[in-house]
Amino acid sequence: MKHASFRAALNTAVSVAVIGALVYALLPNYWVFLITAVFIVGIALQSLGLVAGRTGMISLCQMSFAGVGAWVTGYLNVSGFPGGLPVWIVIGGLAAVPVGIAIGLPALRLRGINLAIVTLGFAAAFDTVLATITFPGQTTFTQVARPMFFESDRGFFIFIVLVYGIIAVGLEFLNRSRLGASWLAVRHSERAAAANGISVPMAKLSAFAISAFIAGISGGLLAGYLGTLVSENFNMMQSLSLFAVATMAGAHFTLGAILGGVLITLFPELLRRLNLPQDVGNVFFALGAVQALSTGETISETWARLGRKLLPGRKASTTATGGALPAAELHPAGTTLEVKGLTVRYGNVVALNDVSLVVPSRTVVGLIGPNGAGKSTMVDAIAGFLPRYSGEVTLNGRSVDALSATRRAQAGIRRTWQTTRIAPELRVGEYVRLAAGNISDAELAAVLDWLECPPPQTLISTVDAGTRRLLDVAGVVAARPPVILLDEPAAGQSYAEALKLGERIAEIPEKFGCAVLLIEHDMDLVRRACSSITVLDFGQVIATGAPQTVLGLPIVQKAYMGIEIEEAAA
Ligand SMILES: Nc1ncnc2c1ncn2[C@@H]1O[C@H](COP(=O)(O)OP(=O)(O)OP(=O)(O)O)[C@@H](O)[C@H]1O
Repeated sequence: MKHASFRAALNTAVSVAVIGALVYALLPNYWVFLITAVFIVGIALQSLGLVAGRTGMISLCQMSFAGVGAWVTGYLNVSGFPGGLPVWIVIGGLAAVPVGIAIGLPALRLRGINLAIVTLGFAAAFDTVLATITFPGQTTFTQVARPMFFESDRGFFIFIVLVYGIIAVGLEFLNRSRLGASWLAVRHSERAAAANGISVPMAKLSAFAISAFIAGISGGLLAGYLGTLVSENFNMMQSLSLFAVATMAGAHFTLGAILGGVLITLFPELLRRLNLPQDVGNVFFALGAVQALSTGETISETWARLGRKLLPGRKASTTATGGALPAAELHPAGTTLEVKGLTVRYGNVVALNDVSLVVPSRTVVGLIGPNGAGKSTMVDAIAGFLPRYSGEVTLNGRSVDALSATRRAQAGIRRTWQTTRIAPELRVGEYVRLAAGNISDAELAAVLDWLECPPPQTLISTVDAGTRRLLDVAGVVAARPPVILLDEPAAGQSYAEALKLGERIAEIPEKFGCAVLLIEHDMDLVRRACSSITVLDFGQVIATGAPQTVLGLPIVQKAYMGIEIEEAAA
């Protein structure tokens, strides 16, 4: 995985360097000056790409963060702070961080249009503040000094390309880290992210903080580029067009951010030459954003897709090849998971009524029952996804009732979902690492091999639904927690695949040291994997015991199997 990060970072660095060198070598001063702005806007777009493109949060105040960075840079310039522009922009970026976190706090509770309104409100308030306090040096026409050796317009272009490259490479590493994967996971499903032990608030706040830092740097660079600033450079409309362009171009991709910078910087120039009003630009950006949202594909993603078609890469093998699995985890013996007197109500519906269940260590216990019996509700309650229930859930003898879903996952109660919730932008290896924590390359390959999953570099968007269910299982077993709750893992698998999966699930205690609570409708799989089963009907336990005994009980056949028998007879 580290190799992949380095390769991606190197590709990014080379692409930026080549574009910069071509512009520098081939274009006259006027165009070099104009394209300097492309890269500065590109940095602001990269900041927005992180928070909106990767983490899925709407931020309509990105230019306000840039304004904070620019204001601080201007202040440090006027007060003669040592270090020059390279130091000032970093301090400006840091000054924007607390503002970013403050704006990120509402994002912990708000989503979509509500978050858009909050961030737009902040942008409007910031406009008023900036118009009142003015930029340091604005009234005295004090120019922000450019760095030594980079004073000329062409020299400053090199400085900006360097900063752009450093940020793009840094983001490349960050995006491929566990933090970066957690941003994508949160964007795709906050519940699934929490089930993997990810702190959703931390993921959201870190995205806002880093995004504000980068936006603050872009503001400081703009100060060096223009020399003096006015509040209009950072007004609400600028933030809105930035958002529209980021959505259209795909600002979470390095080249997408440059393309966005080209659109924002050069489009007004084109309109001026065509004698068209400048507002046409915003209409065009808005239409582009609508198009990207309705097709679910940004311009960068379209290019990448077409590129893959035109230049197909080497055909990767379809399954991972790994060595032996490491020894199983030694969890405490005895009862791993115990549920006592669990009752869950949804309004007037009693989904679970005084249900008790025991999962001993290193065993696979089945939880079966007809549709609507309460099985998924049981998993939700155990894993901490229900706001309230009565009864008690203990892990290794300790109550987990007061813990959130994230804390329960971190404590060792891990779950999968009935429908897969893996972020499709991740690669197989990135997802398993996200779910399992820091495992070695050898262990990752061994787990994938054991479940016959695709190799780590495979993009999840390219694998079928059945394989994604296997990846769900791979992620939780690789984490080696004390207990795993598998919610219908065989859904989407063929009969033969389901039987094979049953064998694998039966091996989990021995190979990984985990106990398993398995919810399944496939009775052959249940027989193969489980040492005991509990049957639910209308939210109540109607039988518990060895599979052969329980599945033969008339009460169970009537409640559960009887449906199939009657249907078969009809
Ligand atoms: N969010 C909800 N709001 C209201 N009722 C719900 C909610 N979730 C589940 N229920 C009800 O609770 C009962 C148990 O549902 P649950 O999904 O736990 O059953 P299940 O055994 O998992 O079913 P299936 O096998 O179809 O997944 C059902 O009557 C269902 O309609």
